[in-house]
Amino acid sequence: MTTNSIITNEKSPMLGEEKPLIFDASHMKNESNIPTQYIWPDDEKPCVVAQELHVPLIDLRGFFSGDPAATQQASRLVGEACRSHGFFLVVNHGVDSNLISKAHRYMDTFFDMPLSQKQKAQRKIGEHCGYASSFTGRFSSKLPWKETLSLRYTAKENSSHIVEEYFQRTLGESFNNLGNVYQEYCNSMNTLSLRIMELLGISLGVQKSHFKEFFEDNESIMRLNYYPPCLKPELTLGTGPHYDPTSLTVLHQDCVSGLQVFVDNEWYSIRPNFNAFVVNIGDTFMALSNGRYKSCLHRAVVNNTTPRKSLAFFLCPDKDKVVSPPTELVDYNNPRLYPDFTWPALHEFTQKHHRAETNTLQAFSMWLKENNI
Ligand SMILES: C=C1C[C@]23C[C@H]1CC[C@H]2[C@]1(C)CCC[C@@](C)(C(=O)O)[C@H]1[C@@H]3C(=O)O
Ligand SMILES: O=C(O)CCC(=O)C(=O)O
Ligand SMILES: [Fe+2]
Repeated sequence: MTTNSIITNEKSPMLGEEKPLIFDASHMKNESNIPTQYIWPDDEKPCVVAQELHVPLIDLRGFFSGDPAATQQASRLVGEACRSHGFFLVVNHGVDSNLISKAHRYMDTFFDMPLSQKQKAQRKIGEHCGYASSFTGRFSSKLPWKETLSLRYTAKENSSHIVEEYFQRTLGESFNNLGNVYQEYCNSMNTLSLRIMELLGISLGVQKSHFKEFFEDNESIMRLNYYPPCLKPELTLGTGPHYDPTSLTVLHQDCVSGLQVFVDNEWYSIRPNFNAFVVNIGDTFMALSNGRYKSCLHRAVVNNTTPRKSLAFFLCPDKDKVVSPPTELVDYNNPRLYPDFTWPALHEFTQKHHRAETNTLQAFSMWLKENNI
């Protein structure tokens, strides 16, 4: 278990630092002297340019219109991808391209603001949402070269304005337009994720509605990732190697490459495609599929010229839902691989006891056993 670089004492200053480390992108992008906390160990340093991973491009149009042959084809491709590395692309996904463009434009509006203004939405230690510049208060080494704004989303009817309210509450009424766009974007991500859950159900040979119903009242996380340029991109990482602990990630990357996936012992890049979403299986769905579908190690690299943006929607089950595979996926030849758990327990584990680069699901299962949970 990798705990050494997590700052666990909430009041502790940056370890080994005299003055607090601040990641202000407007300065850091011109800095050729990279602070040591951002320099990753040699065996984790990136190859900034990597070979391309050819992931299936799934056209959702036929599935959406109920065409049985197109549905079969889509579910076969999804199944193949999820059994090997868990990454695939979707096109004709039904999300308005103007909405996607606006979501990217408003990221520039937010991240181009002075640090002091972004800090009005500062993510507090122990909280999951808000603005974080490089996690300087959370980790002491291997810091990521990025800023993030994380938002809570829930599909529950009584919280249908949760994102809009967050923007209004933390940044004021002049940010209502951002709130509206990200609320609408999350609603679209929710709809798309639930349709993909149907496809995953079909591809696994369980009832089409099984996973869709499981995630109907999801409590998910929307994350805006902003990676400023770095004059020494070969020394650092935008997002370190990790498995998404969540269930399904629906990611939109702008036209700047950076996403890399670890397959067959090598890092491959996923070429940006503005018309597509990159979808990947997270640890929680790996457990729900009883290990049939893979959650795969991935990371994001940075470059020395162009800022990069990505929008990640992390689908998560409602807090009380027990993560347990459907009976169709468990039998004599396929015994249970992971114990029952709830998403908040796994989430807490990733925040308090574990840094994401090692196999989270295995470490979490062992931790549950060791602690008799
Ligand atoms: C539940 C979450 C925790 C992280 C954001 C979402 C899903 C993925 C997690 C993360 C991206 C994995 C890599 C490390 C991390 C710290 C990051 O770089 O952002 C993770 C997120 C987090 O803990 O905030
Ligand atoms: O920015 C990217 O392309 C990937 C980010 C990511 O993997 C994450 O936020 O979990
Ligand atoms: Fe990720």
